[in-house]
Amino acid sequence: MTMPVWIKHAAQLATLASENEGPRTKADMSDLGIIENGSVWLEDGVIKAVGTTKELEQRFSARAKVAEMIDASGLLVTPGLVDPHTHVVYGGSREKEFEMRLEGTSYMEIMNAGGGIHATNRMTREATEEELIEQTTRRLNSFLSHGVTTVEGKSGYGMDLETELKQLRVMKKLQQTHPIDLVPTFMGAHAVPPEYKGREDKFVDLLIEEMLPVVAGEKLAEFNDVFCEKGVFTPEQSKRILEAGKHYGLIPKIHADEIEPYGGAELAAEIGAISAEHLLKASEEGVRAMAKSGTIACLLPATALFLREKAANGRFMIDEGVAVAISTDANPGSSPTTSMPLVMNLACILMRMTPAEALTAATYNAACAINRQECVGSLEVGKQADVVLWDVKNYQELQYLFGVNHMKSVWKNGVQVVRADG
Ligand SMILES: N=CN[C@@H](CCC(=O)O)C(=O)O
Ligand SMILES: [Zn+2]
Repeated sequence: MTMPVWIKHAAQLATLASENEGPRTKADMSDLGIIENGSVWLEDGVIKAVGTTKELEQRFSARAKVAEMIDASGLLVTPGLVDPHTHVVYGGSREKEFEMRLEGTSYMEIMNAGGGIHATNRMTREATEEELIEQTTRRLNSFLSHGVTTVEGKSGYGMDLETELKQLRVMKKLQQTHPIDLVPTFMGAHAVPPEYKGREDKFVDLLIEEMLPVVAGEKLAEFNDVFCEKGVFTPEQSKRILEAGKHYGLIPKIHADEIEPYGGAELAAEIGAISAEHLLKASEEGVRAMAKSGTIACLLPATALFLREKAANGRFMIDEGVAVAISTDANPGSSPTTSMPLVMNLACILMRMTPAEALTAATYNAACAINRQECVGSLEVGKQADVVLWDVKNYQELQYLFGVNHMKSVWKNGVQVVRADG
C-alpha cells in the first residue's frame, strides 16, 4: 500500500470538472472548474477528494500525518494530459524526407514515390518486436515528461497481418509495463501497400475479411481508423472498412480532409465516427454535420506546422458547436513531436483557440475522443490519480510562455513518475 498524497496550495487547480456529461462544446470548453489555493488528495491510485486547501484541511486533519505532502504553492495543477491520436509504434525515422520537403517535394509526392508511410512500413516490417518496444518506450518516456499520461496509438505501419499484429502486441505489452495508459487503434487502412498497387479493392477485401476478424478476435484494438484521402482510400472504401469494423465492435475514426477536401468530415458524421482527425480542408457543411452528429474534431496543429500548411479552422469548429480535441499526431513523417504542451500552444496561435479551450481539448475532450472520459481527463473523485504540476501560476501562462516544457512533476495512478530537475 502506498502512502496517500496530498497536493495542496495550488495557485490554480484546473479540475475540468463539470455537471454536464459528454464532450464539451462552445462555452463549456472554457469552463475549467478552477479552484484557487486548491488541493487534491490521491489514495489507492485514485482521486479521493478535490477542493480548496481549507476544505481538505478540515476533512483530512486526522489523517494529514499519514500523507505525503506536496506543496504546490505558485503552481498550476491539471489532470494528466491525454493524447488521442498517435502513430507511436514505428521503426526507423525519416529526417531525410524532412529535408526533401523543405527543398520543395510535397508530402504526397514523397509517399507516391514509395517513401513516406511506405518507407516507415518497410522499416517497421523489418524491426523486431524487441526493437519496437525499445524505440516506443523512449517516445512514451518523452510523452510522460511532457505531462501526458494517456496515449492512443495506431497500427498501420504494417499493412500485412503479421506486422499489424506485431505493432498492436507491442502496445499491449507496453500497456502492462509502461506507466502511460495506451489505447490501441487498428489502422491497417493507412495506405495501400505496394504489392496491392492497382488492386486497391482487393486490399480492402483483405482488411475486411482477414485482418479485422483476427484483430477483433484477439481484442487487440478498440478503434478502427482509415486514411480517407485522394490517392489513398476513397470515401466508399473507407465506409466499407469502417462499417465492417463496427460489425466487430471497433469504434470508427477517420483521417479526414487532411490534404484535399474529400468529404471525410461528412462521412465521419454519416457513419457516427467517434472522431474525425486532421480536417485542415474540411468543408463548412462537413463541420456542421459533425456538430449535429456529435463527432469530435481531433485537430493536429503540429502536423500543419510541420507540413507548412494552414492549420484546421478550430475557431470556426468550436463556434459551430463541434467538440474539439487536440493531439500531437506523433509519427515519423508529418509530426515527430511528443509535446502536447507545444500542441496546446499551437492550438492557440494557429487555430485561435483560447488558452482555456486548448486545455479542455488536451484533457477532457481528448479523453472523450478515445472513450476514456469515465476514468481520465479531469480531476474528479473516483477517477485515476493522474495529475500534473506545472511551473506556471495559471493556465493562461501555460499557453503564453510557448514552446517551453513547464512540467514540474507527473503523478500516474497516485505515484510520482517524473520530476523536473531542480
Ligand atoms: N496522414 C496520415 N497518417 C499520419 C502520417 C503518417 C506518416 O507520414 O508516417 C498522420 O496522421 O499525419
Ligand atoms: Zn494520424
